[in-house]
Amino acid sequence: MKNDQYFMKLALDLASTAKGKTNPNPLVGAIIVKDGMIVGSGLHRKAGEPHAEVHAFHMAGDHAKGATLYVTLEPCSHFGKTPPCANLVKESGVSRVVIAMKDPNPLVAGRGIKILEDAGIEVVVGILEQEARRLNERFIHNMLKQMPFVISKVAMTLDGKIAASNGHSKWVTGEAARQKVHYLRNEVDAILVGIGTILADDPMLTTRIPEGGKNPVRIIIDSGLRTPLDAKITDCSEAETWIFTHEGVDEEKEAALLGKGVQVYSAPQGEGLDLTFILKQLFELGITDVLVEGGGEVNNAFLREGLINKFQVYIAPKVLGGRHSLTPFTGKDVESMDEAVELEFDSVEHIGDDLLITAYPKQQ
Ligand SMILES: Nc1c(/N=C/[C@H](O)[C@H](O)[C@H](O)COP(=O)(O)O)[nH]c(=O)[nH]c1=O
Ligand SMILES: Nc1c(N[C@@H]2O[C@H](COP(=O)(O)O)[C@@H](O)[C@H]2O)[nH]c(=O)[nH]c1=O
Ligand SMILES: [Zn+2]
Repeated sequence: MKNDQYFMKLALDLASTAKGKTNPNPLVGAIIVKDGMIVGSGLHRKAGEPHAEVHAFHMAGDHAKGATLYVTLEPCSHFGKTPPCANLVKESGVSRVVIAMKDPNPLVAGRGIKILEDAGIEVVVGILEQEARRLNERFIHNMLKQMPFVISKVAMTLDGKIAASNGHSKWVTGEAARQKVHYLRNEVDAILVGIGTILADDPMLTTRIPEGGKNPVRIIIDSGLRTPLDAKITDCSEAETWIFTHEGVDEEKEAALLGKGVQVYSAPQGEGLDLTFILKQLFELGITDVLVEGGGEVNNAFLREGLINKFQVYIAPKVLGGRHSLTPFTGKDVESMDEAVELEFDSVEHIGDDLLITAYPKQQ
């Protein structure tokens, strides 16, 4: 007899196939099981489309009577773009509902479960909860902090260099690792770099994957509005470019960039531009996650303001050396190892010839 974990894992795998496609909504999978047989399944594919439960019940029809529903997120209880799933579950005739995690959306947050329990349905919560929370780490952060989820991606040699002192960096990591970065770009709403990377690499910051992907919004931190008018990222035919700069910059330059379709936003400036202000503004503009791809100054600014929620560090099997080679987190000097930002390693994976280390800030 297959157990609750077996079917919840299936629901999580279903949900994960829509990664990056449901923003700002979470990833949700639903499986309906009757006498050990799957009679309905579904996932949420895109914000505004039906929820996972709707698809599953549509497929199950009358087989839902007396069945068990496995769903990776508490059925919603509010009228958003779609009617509440909790009512649908109540009317479906299922006798048992197994939920991986409660919905952190204040509009739901336990109300869905209450509707089901008040209808006499047996509800079990917390099956594979950690996996479900990891799958929806971006959504949970959005709901709790009203901020975009920030991923810091670094590609460095074994001895921690991202480029030679003259900025030469092509390439640190190999084809497989670089392609995996493009799949990550395909999943996020925005990619962010500092003006240093624009001046050094003149990157396109678009998603190039064989099956064609979604180009994230390109965010440039450029307090002095130094982005060259002929920089590749000023061509907005394939992707949007939003430059964050400081008030009182060169109006002519700004007008020329606006003329090319670039959007220019201003932000308060302390030592550098106020990144918390920028992230809050990005969240208001609908950005739910941001891939920060460097360089060292911008990475360090995010690090020191405690704004990085996830680290993805690619390590190449090479040693560059060089007293002034560039490193992934620079900024002003530190006096002691005690100033290090502590992390927790989550996973190490081989990606082609490179390693990918995923880490999270240590929970205080
Ligand atoms: N130099 C390397 C990287 N370098 C990343 C740079 O910051 C910049 O994003 C790239 O030059 C992007 O260019 P484009 O957007 O593809 O046109 N990133 C990597 O993962 N590996 C490396 O070896
Ligand atoms: N995607 C999803 C849920 N998403 C929940 O509903 C909210 C979005 O509602 P709406 O705007 O109507 O799509 C979202 O913020 C989250 O709280 N709930 C579910 O029961 N099943 C689903 O598949
Ligand atoms: Zn719903």
